[in-house]
Amino acid sequence: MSFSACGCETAWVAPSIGDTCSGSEYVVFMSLVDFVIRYVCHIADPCGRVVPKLEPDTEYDFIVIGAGSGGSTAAGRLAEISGWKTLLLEAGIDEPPASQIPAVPAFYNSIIDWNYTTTESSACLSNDGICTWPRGKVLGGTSVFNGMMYMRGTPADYDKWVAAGNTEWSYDKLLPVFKLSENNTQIGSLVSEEYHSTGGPFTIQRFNDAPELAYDILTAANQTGFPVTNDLNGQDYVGFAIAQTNNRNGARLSLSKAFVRPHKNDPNFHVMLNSTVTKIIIGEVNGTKRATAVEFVYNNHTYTVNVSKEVILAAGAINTPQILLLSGIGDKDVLDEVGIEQVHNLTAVGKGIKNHVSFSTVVKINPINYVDLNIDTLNQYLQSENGPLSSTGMSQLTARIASNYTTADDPDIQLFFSGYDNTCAYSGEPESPVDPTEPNDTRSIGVSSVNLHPKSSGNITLASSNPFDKPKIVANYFSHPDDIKVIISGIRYTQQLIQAPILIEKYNVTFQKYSYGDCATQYEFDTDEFWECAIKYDTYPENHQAASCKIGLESDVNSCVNQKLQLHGIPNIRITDASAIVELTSGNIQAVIVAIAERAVLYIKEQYLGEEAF
Ligand SMILES: Cc1cc2nc3c(=O)[nH]c(=O)nc-3n(C[C@H](O)[C@H](O)[C@H](O)COP(=O)(O)OP(=O)(O)OC[C@H]3O[C@@H](n4cnc5c(N)ncnc54)[C@H](O)[C@@H]3O)c2cc1C
Repeated sequence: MSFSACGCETAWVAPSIGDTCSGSEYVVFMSLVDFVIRYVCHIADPCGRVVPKLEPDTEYDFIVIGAGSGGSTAAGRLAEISGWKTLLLEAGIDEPPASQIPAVPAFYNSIIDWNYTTTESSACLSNDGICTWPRGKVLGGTSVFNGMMYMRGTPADYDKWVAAGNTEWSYDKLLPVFKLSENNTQIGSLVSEEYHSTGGPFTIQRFNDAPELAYDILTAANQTGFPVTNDLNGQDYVGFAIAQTNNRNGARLSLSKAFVRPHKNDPNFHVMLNSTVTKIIIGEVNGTKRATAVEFVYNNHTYTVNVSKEVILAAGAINTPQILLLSGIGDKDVLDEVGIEQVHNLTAVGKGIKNHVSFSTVVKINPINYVDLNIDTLNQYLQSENGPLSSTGMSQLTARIASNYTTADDPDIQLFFSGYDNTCAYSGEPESPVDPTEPNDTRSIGVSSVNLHPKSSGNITLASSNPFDKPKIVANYFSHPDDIKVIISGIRYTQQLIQAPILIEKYNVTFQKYSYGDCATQYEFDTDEFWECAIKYDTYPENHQAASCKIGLESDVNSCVNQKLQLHGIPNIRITDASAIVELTSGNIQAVIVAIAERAVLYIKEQYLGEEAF
């Protein structure tokens, strides 16, 4: 079969869903899903994809390291200036076609995941203290398998950034930057133009489908005294909501699809895949340190490519500090431990990394637990971009609320829901139970309580000087005692929510009791002590790792980059990923990363073209 119906003849190399659904499940039905979706032009987009270069040129104006959420955004914006020659380097391969279907099981633990884990800790005890941190190793980065929820944070979040000295990063100054990327299709119906805009590359809207239960939980929230809102990024940013997400034509809209693919034919924009950056080379020009070249490995060959203007470092909150340390930029003690000579002293590199952490309680509801991915829903999706495959099920529902430990305008809890999301289907038959050995099992819905403002922080260092060794990740979860209290408040809110008449009468909802290792033998069920034990046992790290090389004043030893995102002391390296986040915002963070990358390129245009950055 060729792709001529889509307007091109060439296919591309991208992993199949066999990398995530293994064994008999893949062979029987999921292979059909994977095969079919490869030839659906507007979903798999075979002809719109970039054709990677196989050999770099000797010099570029800009080299962007990492094609994830932040890197793709920055690279796409730089490519808009046709006089600039830009190289985008990505360690992974192209996006799998099947990951375009919002409901398809994520590609964690596959060849497009860096598969990071933390060092042993006093959290994640059900897994011997080791927490799992999935990170995308693919064109599009983590945006290729994330939940797509579009959340910007609250004004109070950015007040904290300003309080740390970053006066350019107030909510008011960021709002136009958020709007710059956006193409919101629901202005006037669900959201207002005061907060949203059209015309940007990043399509934001609700999914085409949501389970009835999601709407019933909004009613339940109302019945139990919680606010409900249409727009968590608008005036009423506290409450329960069906979130807007980055999706287009019923398919995932990764950041590479949004920002990089439109430039696939630009002669001055080069993309190289399977290209792992090992080092940034630093020189000195007129007494100022400068990045002069980038070293990377492609196809077992080491390339050193010169850069005349800037290196944009966007390898994510873990790999960005890793690359800086490999380049000799960091704390001398940290570098000495692995025998790397210090080139530039910047003690904050890798220090202070934060992540949202949650704990999931489970409720049972009465409908049977069928696999939603089947031949009927596949047909529905292919014909109308609708139905259960066009969304993430209950995961598109969320709540942002305040515990008693904060003020009403600075909410510190997010609730996430799971259920009606898809597992790998073993047969494709409609009404196949998820577990064939338990055909009458009913549905479980997870409700995760997230502490949005963790006080604990960890660090990233090197395990060795070998760039292909995984960095050492210390998460330090719950090292501050306040962090668990907020999660327990979220559990109490969940218990309040499920008292709603609609959930009892329509779904016969019941709260599930588990023992969580030996917590049930040590503590009385449902006491705060019990939950503290359970949270440490079944810790769920969210995937919002950030602040490992953050924005701050040059005088702030805990910061790496200035307000224009330039590395302290080496201004032609800018960071445009989650590392630069000053303090975790209240919600998922991808929208914030996109705004950081947009902002970096505005500053670049200001510096080199004299355009005013707003
Ligand atoms: C399961 C999951 C669900 C999530 N859900 C949501 C959600 O619903 N909403 C939301 O807002 N956020 C969500 N997130 C978080 C969000 O996806 C991430 O915060 C965001 O994508 C990180 O962007 P980044 O640019 O910092 O890094 P990444 O997107 O991870 O990009 C880094 C890129 O750099 C590349 N790279 C790394 N090292 C090198 C090297 N040495 N050489 C070359 N390339 C390299 C990587 O391969 C990767 O492509 C989720 C994350 C996960 C894992």
